[in-house]
Order: sequence, then C-alpha cells, then structure tokens
Amino acid sequence: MSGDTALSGDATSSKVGPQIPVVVLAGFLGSGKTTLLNHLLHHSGGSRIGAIVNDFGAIEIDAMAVAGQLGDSTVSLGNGCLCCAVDASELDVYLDKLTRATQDGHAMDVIVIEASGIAEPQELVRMVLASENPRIVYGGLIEVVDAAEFDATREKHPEVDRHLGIADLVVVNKSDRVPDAERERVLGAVRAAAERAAVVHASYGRIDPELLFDCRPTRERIGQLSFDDLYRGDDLDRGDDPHRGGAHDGHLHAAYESLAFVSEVPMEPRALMDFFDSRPEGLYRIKGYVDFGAADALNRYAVHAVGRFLRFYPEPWPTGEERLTQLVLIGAGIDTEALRKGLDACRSGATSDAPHTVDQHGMWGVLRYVQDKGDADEVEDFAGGPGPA
Ligand SMILES: Nc1nc2c(ncn2[C@@H]2O[C@H](COP(=O)(O)OP(=O)(O)OP(=O)(O)O)[C@@H](O)[C@H]2O)c(=O)[nH]1
Repeated sequence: MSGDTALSGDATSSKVGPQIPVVVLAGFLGSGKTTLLNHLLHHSGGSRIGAIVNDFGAIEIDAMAVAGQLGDSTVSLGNGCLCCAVDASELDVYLDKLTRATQDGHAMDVIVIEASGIAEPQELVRMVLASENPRIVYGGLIEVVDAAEFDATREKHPEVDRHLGIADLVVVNKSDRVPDAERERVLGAVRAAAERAAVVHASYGRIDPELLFDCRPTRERIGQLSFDDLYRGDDLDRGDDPHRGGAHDGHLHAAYESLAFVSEVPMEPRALMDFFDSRPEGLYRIKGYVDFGAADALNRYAVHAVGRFLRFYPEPWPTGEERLTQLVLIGAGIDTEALRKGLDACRSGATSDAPHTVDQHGMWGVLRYVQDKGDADEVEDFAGGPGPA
C-alpha cells in the first residue's frame, strides 16, 4: 500500500526524517494474511519491515532474520482481535516503538499491521490516521480474499463488501485453488464491490512488494531519491531478465507494466488532478514528485497512490535541486502510451498557445489530498461512497 515511503514527508516531517508508511493488512479468517506477510518479509529486498501481528508464532522468524529484522521490529499482541485489544493510544505506543527501532542505524521502511481475521479494518485505519506519531503516514488498506471461498464468505459475512469498499488494494489469494474461469469470475465480483481499489490475484500471497512500499534493494528510498531509483520501477515488466533475482524474481513482475514520466515544464494543477481523478482501474501505483511551478514555487509535492488512496506531501525544494516532475506509474493492463499523452497534456501551456498565467485557485484540488488530521474522519466517507481519494 502505501505505501511506500516514498511517501516521504511533508514540511513537518522533514524535522523528524521521512515518514514511515503504515499499511493495514486485513481479510477474513484463513484468507492468507500471514502467508502474504511472510512473503513480503522474504522478498523485502533489504527493506526493513516492522510488523504488528496478533500471532507472533505464525510469523517466520527465519524470514525476519533474512530481512534483517529481529529485535524491536515486531510487536505481538498475542490476544486475538487487534481492534478490540488496542485503543488508539495503545496503538501509538506500538507505533512509537517501531518507529524508533533501527537496524544498522536505519529506520523502518514500512510498518504492516496485520488485523486478526475478525477485526473491522475500518477501525484500525481510523486509528492509524488519528495517530499523533509524526513519523508515520497511513499507507493504505490491503484486503486479502480467498478466491475459493469468496461466495461462501460473502454469504456468511455480508460486511465483506464494506471491507472491499474501503480497501486500496485487494489481493484475491489462493488462485491456485480455482480454475481460471472461476478466478476471473471472482475477480469481476471483487472489482464490482471494490469500486476503485486495485485488484490483483495471487497464490500464497505472492504479490510484488513494490505495490506496497519502495523496496530498498540497491539505493535509497523515494523520499530522498534520485530519479534513477524511481526509474527502477520501469524494469518491472522485464521479468525475463535472468540477472534479476531476490525481490525481483521475474514471475512477480511479469504481469505489470510501468511508465516513467519526466517533465522540465511544471504541471498544471487542475489538469493533473483531472488526470489523477480519472485514472484507470488497473493503474494502482503512482509515486514520485510533482513541480507545480509558480502555483507553489516553494514546494515540490511528493505523490503517493496505492489503488484509490492518493496523497500529496508538500516539502520545500532542496537547495540546488533541479525542478522536475518525476513520476512512475505501475499497473496491470494499462495503456502506457495513453497515460503518457495524458500527462503530457497536463504540462503548463500544453493546451493553449497563450502565455501561461497562474490559476489562482488551481491548487485547491491538490490541497484536498494533502494529509491532515481531518483524514481520520474520512474513513466513514470511504465506507459510504467515494471519498476524496
Ligand atoms: N492453496 C493455497 N493455500 C494457501 C494460500 N495462501 C495461504 N494458504 C494456506 O491457507 C491457510 C491460512 O493461511 P494464513 O496465511 O494463515 O491465513 P490468515 O488470513 O493469516 O489466517 P487467520 O490469521 O487465521 O485469519 C494456511 O494453511 C496457508 O498455507 C494459497 O494461495 N493457496
């Protein structure tokens, strides 16, 4: 989900370092949450994953050692339902512990909270959004669904539709247990219920970790990142490269396409928001920086989207930094050429020969997606209809 880290921070966060995305991992009993978390730990590419789990026993300690994260990196609640066991201030204590934990002097790259199979994800999301911890940023909700049990689960627990409705990324897991045609049918039903969430299918939770956070295999994260690091995402669809390995095993990436976009010309805020608001379903990951030119000459805007979740994080332009817009878009079944043209059309002056004038109110649409404490209230809106993201 989020997120990623990339998320990097707003002006406040620059005082405390980059913000750490906190991803909520939910799904009904036995859908494969722990399996997915173990997969992430095995394929973290050197990224440091902190986890808050209900059942520590089920997490593979070996995998955590591989990922270089023993010690303070996991908090176990050990008593069933996270949302019942923990109130917001207790969660803050756990988050505080994880955000202070370091490995070789480096902070966590992402924190995953695994909800118990019966937890209401909405409650957890609200608690994360309401957290007072300045080092974290909400990184999205992943909902895991059992492909073979979807109909039965939905019959027994109609609230599954509500959970899908607030998810940012839905993983239709256990694909191996159903024939292709059945998998497609379930994917269709899930997409219909999940509104604009990204929907991917997987076996044994084997999703691409890049969907949730920026892996740290070679260099630094997006937060401080050079464009080369961002561009690394452009390799995602070259899954047949035999030299790639570890977190980038070809099969994980084969289904994804990505697009890297760079512009020296600032982006026009209104046009870019129209582009984001109408982004196609298959486009489930956007990361990078936007230069809005004179509309905000002081700040660049780190952008982070996972599924329907979209946030901008303004931060002062680093001294001497070239003013560029740099975006990476990742999705499945997306028309990268059409997306590139769409982004080209958002460049200032792209639609008119007249000299560019600053649209006084153009930034309002962007500022709706800058995180503030009002975010916690939006969770209700997510459940009831299209929220701001
Ligand atoms: N065939 C198949 N089995 C899977 C898959 N993913 C997980 N399993 C199995 O399903 C069972 C439940 O998986 P878990 O990862 O423990 O599920 P969970 O959602 O964490 O379960 P709870 O914590 O009880 O809610 C385990 O026996 C897994 O090995 C999959 O894609 N295919």
